[in-house]
Amino acid sequence: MSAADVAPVLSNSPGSLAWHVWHERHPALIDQVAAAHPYPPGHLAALRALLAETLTGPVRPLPPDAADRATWDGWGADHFGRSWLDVPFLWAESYFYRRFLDAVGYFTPGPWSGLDPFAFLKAAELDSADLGQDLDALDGTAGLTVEGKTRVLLHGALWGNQADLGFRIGVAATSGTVGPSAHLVADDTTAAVSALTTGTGTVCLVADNAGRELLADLVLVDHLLAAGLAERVTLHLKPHPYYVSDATTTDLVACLRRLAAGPPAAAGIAARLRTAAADGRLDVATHWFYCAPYPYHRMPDDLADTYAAASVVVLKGDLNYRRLVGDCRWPESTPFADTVDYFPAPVVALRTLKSDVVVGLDPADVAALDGDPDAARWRVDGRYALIQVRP
Ligand SMILES: O=P(O)(O)OC[C@@]1(O)O[C@H](CO)[C@@H](O)[C@@H]1O
Repeated sequence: MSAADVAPVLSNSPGSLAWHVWHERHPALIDQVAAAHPYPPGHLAALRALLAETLTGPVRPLPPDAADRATWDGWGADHFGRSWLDVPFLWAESYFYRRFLDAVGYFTPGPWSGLDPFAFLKAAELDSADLGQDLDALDGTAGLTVEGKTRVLLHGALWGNQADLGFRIGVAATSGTVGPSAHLVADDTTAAVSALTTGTGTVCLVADNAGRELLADLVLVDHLLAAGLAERVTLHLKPHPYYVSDATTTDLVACLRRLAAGPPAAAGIAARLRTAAADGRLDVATHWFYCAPYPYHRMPDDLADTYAAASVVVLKGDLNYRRLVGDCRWPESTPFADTVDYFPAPVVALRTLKSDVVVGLDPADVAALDGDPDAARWRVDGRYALIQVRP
């Protein structure tokens, strides 16, 4: 069975995560972004119109003067004119963020050009008071073996994915918090550590969120380079703001500044990463496909070639997972390897569970989770996570 044989996730089922995203998360997001910027009436009206369109109107194309209008006309040919809730969730949410940037003039020459509408949320996270304590904990990894430290930092990068800002928007306080009780529903840690410690070639890390998650990713990247576990690391970032907190190059710079501000162990990481960037061992990359509305099955040849040249590709986060296995209604017991047989390199998926798509689980574990009243929202509340590897 391939992803094409399985029904895609749509947004038209009340009570589903996708329904919640359109009816709770996006309205709250638009309120927050509007309140945080001195936008002119046109921007505010465009944001409100976008929200109304997503809830009650048909999907409309980009404005005629958008530079990527022709591209999206092709990508949206099957979806324009239909309800946003009836087209594949993966496509619709990706297009929503493209339209969001259009509404706030991100791509329009003028005073708002290039201003990340989500920057204030990302900055608040990097400024949060308890971040210093998290960075202090880096001292505790100093005495570990290389393999032990790889495990700890791999798990740090995994749980860093809880920090997704979009995920927190529109979630009622009663829905439970993300906490240390979280655990792994699939745990290929040993295979992941083995894949990451070959000592040869390029590790390709496809980042997800800025802020805490990217900090944790950078700590892992530094370890791989400093311990000689990878010759080179390529950090893949989004070409422009996306899904609220997805990391761009601007966010990388902010994270390196935060690390450099200390404590000393963090500052040392920032210094080593700058050196690694300067001598070419740490490379930063991006690709238009990272903001395209498709699963990795449709990745272009040049991106596939980039992955194929890597010793391993680490894909971070929930959205990358949906794109990797296909955003469709897989039976949970579908073998992970079957869903990624097309992927051109060894792949490690690190993801906290924030959407309904999941594969590679033992049916007995699924039944236990489904029957556990404390785990009522295990598929979507970010308290559970997985590490899955296809060597
Ligand atoms: O990829 P990330 O940052 O881990 O999560 C992205 C996310 O917050 O957005 C989607 C719904 O809006 C879900 O896939 C997931 O909950």
